Amino acid sequence: MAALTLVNVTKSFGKTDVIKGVDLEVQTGEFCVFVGPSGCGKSTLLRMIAGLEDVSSGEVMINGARVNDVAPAKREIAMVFQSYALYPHLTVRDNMGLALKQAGQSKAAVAKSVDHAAAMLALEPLLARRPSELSGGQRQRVAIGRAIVRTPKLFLFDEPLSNLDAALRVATRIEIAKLHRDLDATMIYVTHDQIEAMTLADRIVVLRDGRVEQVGAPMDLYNDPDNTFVAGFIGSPMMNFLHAGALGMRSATMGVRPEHLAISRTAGQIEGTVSHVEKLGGETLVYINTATQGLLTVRLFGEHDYRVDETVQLTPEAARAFHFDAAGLRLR
Ligand SMILES: Nc1ncnc2c1ncn2[C@@H]1O[C@H](COP(=O)(O)OP(=O)(O)OP(=O)(O)O)[C@@H](O)[C@H]1O
Repeated sequence: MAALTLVNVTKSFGKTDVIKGVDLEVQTGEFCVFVGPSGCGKSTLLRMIAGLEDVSSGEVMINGARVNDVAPAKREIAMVFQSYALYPHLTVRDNMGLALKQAGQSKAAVAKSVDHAAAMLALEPLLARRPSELSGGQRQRVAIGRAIVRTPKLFLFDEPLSNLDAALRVATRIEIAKLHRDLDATMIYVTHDQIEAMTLADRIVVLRDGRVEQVGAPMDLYNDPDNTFVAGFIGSPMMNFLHAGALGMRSATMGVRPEHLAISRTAGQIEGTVSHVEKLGGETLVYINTATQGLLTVRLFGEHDYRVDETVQLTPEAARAFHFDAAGLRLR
């Protein structure tokens, strides 16, 4: 059964239409990630699922039941936000157990649930501490722990990692993926970070300006994007978009990922000048200014000695290229 169904959901704030008709089905146990640029409506959509925001029109269904008019607390969901919102005067144990205590569970039952969640998140040594005695990453784990103890039907995450530093983000991301495997729970996760989307999602929903652009498994979106927006949004560094006409092609735009643009000092189809080189350790990114195609990016594996201001030649790998029409729609 679908854990969540959205039927032609819209949202307007006054005269501004923010969500413009979204249809979506999320299956039980699925990890579904909403991605899209800032302001596209990801958080608004999540908040409507949570019940924190009214739906202007359309239907929100959780496990087959319409919840448009059901209060957030009655939707059996748990939400983890970017800011941890822990009670500063309560210990980790009490923060995690509060909702169960308020629901009238016995002390022993609360302790058992908290111990179980703490073990999953390696929080046992921290249970007696207060939030001020924890690192940012530990606080976010407590916030996740607080969500787990309630055994919700649906977990909603709104950019839960964006306040963490890079290393912690990776560690917590792995933790959330593991949690999803262990709990077998349905999770909906909002991020603007496409690496989080690629690594966590069973399915990604790409949103733009209040509409769904494409829904699919991460590698399907990467390998088979429907349009230039999805092709440009999924993949880092971003896909190069070339004026196909200038290369003798019949399509309007040719998309070539940076790893599929060959660079040479001797021969190629597009001449350019190296404007910047980034050596990232395992790979090198070379940025090239061209007269006919603007700024292009080449990704090379290993270390390479291309220098700023040298002239180079580029050749797209034709077999790996994507073609789009003038409206940006994929030509398959
Ligand atoms: N309460 C509100 N009143 C009016 N406009 C709002 C309100 N909340 C959000 N918006 C607008 O709705 C649009 C979508 O906002 P939302 O927060 O859902 O975007 P987002 O995709 O989550 O963006 P970000 O990645 O920056 O958080 C934005 O243009 C925003 O300004």
